[in-house]
Amino acid sequence: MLEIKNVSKQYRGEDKLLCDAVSDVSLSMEDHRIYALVGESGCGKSTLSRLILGLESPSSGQILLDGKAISRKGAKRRKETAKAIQLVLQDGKSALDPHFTVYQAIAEPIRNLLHVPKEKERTRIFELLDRMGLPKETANKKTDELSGGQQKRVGIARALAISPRYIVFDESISGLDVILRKKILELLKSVQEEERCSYLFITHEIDAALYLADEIHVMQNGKLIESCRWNGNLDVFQNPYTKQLLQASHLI
Ligand SMILES: Nc1ncnc2c1ncn2[C@@H]1O[C@H](COP(=O)(O)OP(=O)(O)OP(=O)(O)O)[C@@H](O)[C@H]1O
Repeated sequence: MLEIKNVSKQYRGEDKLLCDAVSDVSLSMEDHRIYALVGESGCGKSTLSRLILGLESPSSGQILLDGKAISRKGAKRRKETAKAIQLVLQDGKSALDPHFTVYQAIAEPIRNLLHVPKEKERTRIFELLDRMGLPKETANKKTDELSGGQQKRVGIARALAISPRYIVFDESISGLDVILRKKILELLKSVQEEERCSYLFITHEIDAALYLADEIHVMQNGKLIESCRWNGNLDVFQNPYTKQLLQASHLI
């Protein structure tokens, strides 16, 4: 279980005053479920994802993995956190080292975190390429030779490589054309069922959250303003801001 307990994060702005990027957020994530965090730009979504990954520390509150505080202090704790929680960023290109081949890019987390025999590593990499709909030959290409959509698939394969329990997707489908976006969403849904991991899917696109998520959490100005189990019925959403997001997406 990944638990965010009354987490706040403050930053000092240019005017030297403290402002809340994340304010008293609580969210419990069980295994094998998809959680969506929806909100407009600047509402604190990326800050929360950095806190979950242990890249920054909360100003107050706690983030617990199986009851133990997430931390990047010390190599052992960093490894534990990385083994359990992986990240897929919005920009597939900048997330991948252009000097790496696709094979090396997917192998890197396996080598750093799992230390499995070479043959097992190879099997996993080709299994993931196949699962991502990428031909075998892609393995030898440099990551900067790929299209944006292919880079996105490699980024997902890389996150899945070590079979983490949680994957945080930070605006991972933004900027894709509508057909590719739909394909990636379908892929994410089927992969989650097969791999039995949990997702925290961070997005400003509420329709993507409705397609993918078991639970939807809406964030505004650093606060969670609505949380619900998604049952396919839009009436579950009560908050006027959520309704505004739905209206803007032409969903109601
Ligand atoms: N390192 C930082 N120093 C100062 N302020 C920050 C820092 N990181 C984020 N903020 C501020 O915190 C607030 C939330 O930012 P955050 O990037 O988490 O929002 P977001 O919802 O992810 O937005 P976007 O979708 O545009 O990335 C913003 O007002 C931002 O300016």
